[in-house]
Amino acid sequence: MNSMESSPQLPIPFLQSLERALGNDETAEFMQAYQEEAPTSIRLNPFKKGVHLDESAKIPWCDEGYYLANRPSFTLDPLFHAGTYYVQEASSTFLYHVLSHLAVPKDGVFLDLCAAPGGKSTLLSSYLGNEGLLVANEVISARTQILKENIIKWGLGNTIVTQNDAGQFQELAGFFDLVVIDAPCSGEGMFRKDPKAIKEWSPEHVDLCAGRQQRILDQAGILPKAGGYLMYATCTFNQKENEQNVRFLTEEFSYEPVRIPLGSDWGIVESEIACDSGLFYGYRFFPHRLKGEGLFISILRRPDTSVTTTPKLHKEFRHPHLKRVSVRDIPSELSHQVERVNEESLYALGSAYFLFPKRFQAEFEFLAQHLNLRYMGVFLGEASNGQWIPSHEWAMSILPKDLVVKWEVNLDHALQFLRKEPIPMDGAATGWVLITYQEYPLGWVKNLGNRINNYYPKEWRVRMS
Ligand SMILES: C[S@@+](CC[C@H](N)C(=O)[O-])C[C@H]1O[C@@H](n2cnc3c(N)ncnc32)[C@H](O)[C@@H]1O
Repeated sequence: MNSMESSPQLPIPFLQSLERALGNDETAEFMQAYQEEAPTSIRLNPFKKGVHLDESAKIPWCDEGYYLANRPSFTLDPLFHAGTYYVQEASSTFLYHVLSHLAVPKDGVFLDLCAAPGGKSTLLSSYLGNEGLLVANEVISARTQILKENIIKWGLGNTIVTQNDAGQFQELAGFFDLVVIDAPCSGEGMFRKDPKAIKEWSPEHVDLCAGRQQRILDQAGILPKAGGYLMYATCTFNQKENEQNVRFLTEEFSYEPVRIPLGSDWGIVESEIACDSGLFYGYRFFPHRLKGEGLFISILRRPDTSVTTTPKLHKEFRHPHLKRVSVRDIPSELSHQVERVNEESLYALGSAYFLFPKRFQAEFEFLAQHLNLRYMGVFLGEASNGQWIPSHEWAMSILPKDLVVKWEVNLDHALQFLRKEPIPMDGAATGWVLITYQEYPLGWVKNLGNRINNYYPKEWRVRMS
């Protein structure tokens, strides 16, 4: 069968290149899968274990990932808003298997260079848990905002969100234990889920993407430290944006190949990439071979002889906006409500206070000198007109909240709260109350006795009825 006849909506030059790579029969299988609905999958937050799913629905390469039988309305699920899971396409969760196999130290500093909306970043944040630090970077302002929201919802407090171009990381050469570059690409692997990608696709667009990716790799190739890793990923199939860029990277920088063992029934295709410095490996995900969308990933390691940058803690931290503060300088409501303020580093941005893991104070202050920070650690709240206003970020964080008043709600009231409507709270204490659903915090209300003020962030409000 000629697969090009069966699906006129896919660009002919794309299908021709697919046929060259896969042959006629397999391209027909690809076309068949393309007609089917994309599977829905989620990845659970291991620090907010709110959802329980059937083990048989597990994604083979990710212990935290599950396929769902159908696509529910996530918007109407309070546990989604509580950050107990992330809706992530199954192939992308392969990063979980790579990290587990390489046993990358969990107390390291990772960079997700092209991070929005945050699928890989939340996975990396889970992996690092209470031990490591993640820099989640995105260059586009509006997308950085979405990334920030997802990091806040995930709630681990181990992440700095930055908004920089790859070229602005030059001072951080040799700083990271792991650099993930999930590059902007021509999106051939997303054709089934995102028809816009089909419209934008052309051979010229592939060339443009390959050039942009090369520029990013050229700037980011020096960022992993000696013995650290670089993971290059795209959601496209062609060689120009994948194998050719891996080859480019190995020509510009010194790297060693990394081979990842695969389950024999996973359906992932390994490709060998012959480079001057040796044989490297790439992994391709095709929707007709497995339950997931298109993806390419290659993992490379910096030799032990490369240079590593280790920042020292300076007594004085100079930053145009941020100030390091001590517990003595913060509002008493904050120190009475927030556990662990004594143990971690505290920073003030005007009258807003942030908690940050103390063990990464030197790294953070070094990063803050060089990057455009958009979020860090956990924003705790703000002192305004002599009043303490706890933040939504703190509510979403996994920091203990034993000292605050809570009010558990049912599904209807949870949705009312998420729509920023008042909820019935007869008998609740007055003052700040944390609304919980199945014991997971959703946000704050201020109970004034005769009235409830709902502090759910306006821009996060659920609009669906
Ligand atoms: C494929 S998406 C990343 C998806 C994300 N890693 C995830 O798993 O949710 C690529 C991202 O790279 C961003 N980007 C584009 N050019 C960039 C650049 N020069 N430096 C950093 N990021 C860039 C895009 O805005 C886009 O958000």
